Amino acid sequence: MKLDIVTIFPDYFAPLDVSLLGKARRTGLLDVRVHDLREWTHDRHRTVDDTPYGGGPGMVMKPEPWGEVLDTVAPPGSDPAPRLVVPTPSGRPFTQAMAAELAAEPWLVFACGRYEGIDSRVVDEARTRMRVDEVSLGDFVLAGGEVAVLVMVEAVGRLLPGVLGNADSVTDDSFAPGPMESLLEGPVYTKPPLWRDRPVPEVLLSGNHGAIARWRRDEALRRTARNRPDLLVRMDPGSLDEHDRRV
Ligand SMILES: NC(=S)c1ccno1
Repeated sequence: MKLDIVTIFPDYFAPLDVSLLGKARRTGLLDVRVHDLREWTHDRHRTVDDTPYGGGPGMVMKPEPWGEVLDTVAPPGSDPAPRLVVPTPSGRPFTQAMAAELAAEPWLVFACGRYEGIDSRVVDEARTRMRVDEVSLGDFVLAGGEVAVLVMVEAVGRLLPGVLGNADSVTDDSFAPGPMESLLEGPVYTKPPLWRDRPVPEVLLSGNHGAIARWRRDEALRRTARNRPDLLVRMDPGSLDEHDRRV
């Protein structure tokens, strides 16, 4: 997968050289290129923002540098065209399902807005030649899109075949497509079997895989009911068996 990231703070993406994503880059699973938007400015001050039309606080990112960097990074007529992802509080919710969808794309371009955002004509113009997703990580506001892009790149990158040591790790994730789609993962344990007088649940030491799977689903249902009852409301009733309903 090819990833292009456009930002005025390229150093934010140093973390993409470490851990799983760093290895994915080194092994060629992930081709990440970070572009400094200011390289597409033409004035002495390398200006990327200006005051908002209609008044109001803060500054808006100018369309010209964005138009030029997107023309360079994703030239008109590119086939396939990339998918442009723009993190913004006013976007569609970013979910595990969207991460899986993006992980199937050959080429993603991430646009990191700053200040009050990017002149809206940039997205409008980009839509004429590529799919554009304005995406929100949650109902909060960051100083810019860089941290959100780091989160999305990790969520997408870990789903790429070969990135995680054990491909099965993703199937049991909270929100993973399938039985976990509307469930939170339950508690996990490792050695020692007793720690500060706290034992590991007996069933996990039993070797009874059926009972272990049942216990894990029960705990997932309990945690979901406690922390995210809204997910249970959305669940397909047909996906709950008689035992589930009694948990
Ligand atoms: N909530 C998101 S994704 C965001 C981007 C910039 N500020 O907040």
